[in-house]
Amino acid sequence: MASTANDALPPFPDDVPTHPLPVVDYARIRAGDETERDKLWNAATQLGFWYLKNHGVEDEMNALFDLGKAFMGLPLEEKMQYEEGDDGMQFGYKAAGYHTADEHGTLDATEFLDIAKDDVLAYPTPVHRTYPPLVADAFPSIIIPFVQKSLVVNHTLLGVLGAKLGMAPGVIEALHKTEERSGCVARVIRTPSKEGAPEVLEEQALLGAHTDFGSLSFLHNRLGGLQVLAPGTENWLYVRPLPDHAICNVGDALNIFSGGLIRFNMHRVVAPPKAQSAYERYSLSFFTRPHDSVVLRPLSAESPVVAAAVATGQVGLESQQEDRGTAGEWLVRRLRNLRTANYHGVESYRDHLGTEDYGKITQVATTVAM
Ligand SMILES: O=C(O)CCC(=O)C(=O)O
Ligand SMILES: [Fe+2]
Repeated sequence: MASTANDALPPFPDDVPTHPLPVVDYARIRAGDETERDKLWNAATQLGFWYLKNHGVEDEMNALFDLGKAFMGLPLEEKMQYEEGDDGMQFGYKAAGYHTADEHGTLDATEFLDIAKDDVLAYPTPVHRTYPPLVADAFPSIIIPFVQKSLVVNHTLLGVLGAKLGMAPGVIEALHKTEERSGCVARVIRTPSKEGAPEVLEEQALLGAHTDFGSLSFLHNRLGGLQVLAPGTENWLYVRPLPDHAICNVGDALNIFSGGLIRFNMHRVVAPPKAQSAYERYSLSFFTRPHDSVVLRPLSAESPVVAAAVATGQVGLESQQEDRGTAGEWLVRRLRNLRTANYHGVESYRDHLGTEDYGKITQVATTVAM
């Protein structure tokens, strides 16, 4: 299988506005370097996005890009046999147009291959579902190592953030137990080239504005297209892909656990800029989520830092007002509401959202429309 090397793609242009991200060195984090741990804390509590270099998952990532491409190239009828369905299950194949991308019910233009961590770790016994032979055959050589290594990276980062929150060792990890059933998932994403989707407008989101459901996302981009909403503005800015630098971001669950101190940031995927738009875009991510039975609540009892933040109300945290139930329930509710088949107007789209401020997205949509 030919590899789509980075240098076969046009470079990310220099003349589009980008949002800089801090670069965190995973090797230094592993070595316990205090300056690097501070850098991670600052990134996680400010923008909630950072690059991660020296993560050690480069080979598995490259192999999964190739596998993802081979999977997406299967006939649609074959992929549709694995479609995730409308009940909130999120493992298998998600066809383009099966999620809504905004509150008006605009269809998304992304395909996902979602491989459950539980199926990977229990291989060869399925926990949630089975996968097409092409994918199942690659579990031992590509997918198991990718998932295992990604889990370690995210757990290592979570451990540092837990320590910075003043939690005892292991407390935050115990909310993300790998041996428990969870929504942790490895995802391959494909969006069409400009030619492949002439109906898609320049500014249209291929993957709608959102924050991630879980705790930490470990993302690999080759082409541009990922954009973050610059905080306090209405400007969507590209994140420049850097070779062998993962992009990490905070999800809603960690935001809730930390009493709002650890930040997520709204993001979306649009067509890659300029000459890159002639290419289909593939990206990969591994999402670490709390295991299904964990109740989503600020961890005031476990962390004096969270307790102080909650007591003084220094961070506006809507999550305190609402009983969000368990991580498993929350995920199913949000995913169900994202499915096009379940769309029943503005409220249904809003119901899929987590803790993010939807007002910001609608303001931006208005700006674009004018
Ligand atoms: O493809 C990307 O760069 C981002 C994907 C993403 O945000 C997601 O799947 O949650
Ligand atoms: Fe995301």
